[in-house]
Amino acid sequence: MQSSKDAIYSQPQQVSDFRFDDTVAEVFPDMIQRSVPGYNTIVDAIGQLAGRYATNNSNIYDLGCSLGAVSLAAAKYVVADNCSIIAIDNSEAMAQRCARHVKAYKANTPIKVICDDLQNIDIENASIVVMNFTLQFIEPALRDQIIQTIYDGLAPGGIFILSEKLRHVSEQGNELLIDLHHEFKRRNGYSELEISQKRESIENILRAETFEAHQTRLRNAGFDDVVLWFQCFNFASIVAIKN
Ligand SMILES: C[S@@+](CC[C@H](N)C(=O)[O-])C[C@H]1O[C@@H](n2cnc3c(N)ncnc32)[C@H](O)[C@@H]1O
Ligand SMILES: O=C(O)C(=O)C[C@]1(C(=O)O)C=C[C@@H](O)C=C1
Repeated sequence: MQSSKDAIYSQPQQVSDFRFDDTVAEVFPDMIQRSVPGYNTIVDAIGQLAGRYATNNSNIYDLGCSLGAVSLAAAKYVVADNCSIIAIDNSEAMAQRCARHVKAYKANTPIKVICDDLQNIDIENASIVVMNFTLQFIEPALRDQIIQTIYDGLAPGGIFILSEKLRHVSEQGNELLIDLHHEFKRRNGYSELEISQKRESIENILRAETFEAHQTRLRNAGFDDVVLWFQCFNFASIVAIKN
């Protein structure tokens, strides 16, 4: 995906809360690749998991799809017959661009893009549900219900892939992971000002939880297995399996 360079926080400014608006959507591929360690690896591996777990005549949900990277990766790898990929985002700026990307891509598995809050979507007959760095932006009080709805909508043998920025349980460990992440951003060309202003803008918007909190919620919803399959610094991806 072509992308303009992210310079949103390069000048001193009155920092406001982070939003997935037009300005962010325009630079999103550059922003996420320079901000999330392992982003490309995660997206490609989600595509592979989709290839492995998609069953004939089932649905695959990409909740908080942004520009559609996960949906396109799934479409690339799925070989099962008669599957549908449903990509949802409540940001118009993201959903419109996503629809354009999807249209330009010739896939055997169709991708339907919906601009709506993911809580309004019925999850049904699903073999795979993905939230790739989306749950972290949702009000913590709403998270249990969302995960329960996903579990209930998955067919037996289905999987839920959850990628999140994590908070480490201990203060010391947490600070270490944050430091390593900031160093990753510096090496990707972000200045101290960009790093600190972005941090301020996501402070009240991205509420990270510990791996243990995610594991407990997934178990409580009914998932039989919770597998941490990727972690780099404070960014992780989990596969939860429904037997
Ligand atoms: C970090 S981005 C996700 C990146 C994307 N999954 C990828 O792999 O490239 C988070 C996305 O979640 C969307 N989002 C946040 N809350 C949402 C909600 N309640 N319903 C639908 N989408 C939501 C945002 O608009 C944003 O596009
Ligand atoms: O930039 C950061 O520090 C982040 O936490 C990364 C993160 C994310 O995890 O989603 C935050 C907001 C943007 O969507 C891109 C990346």
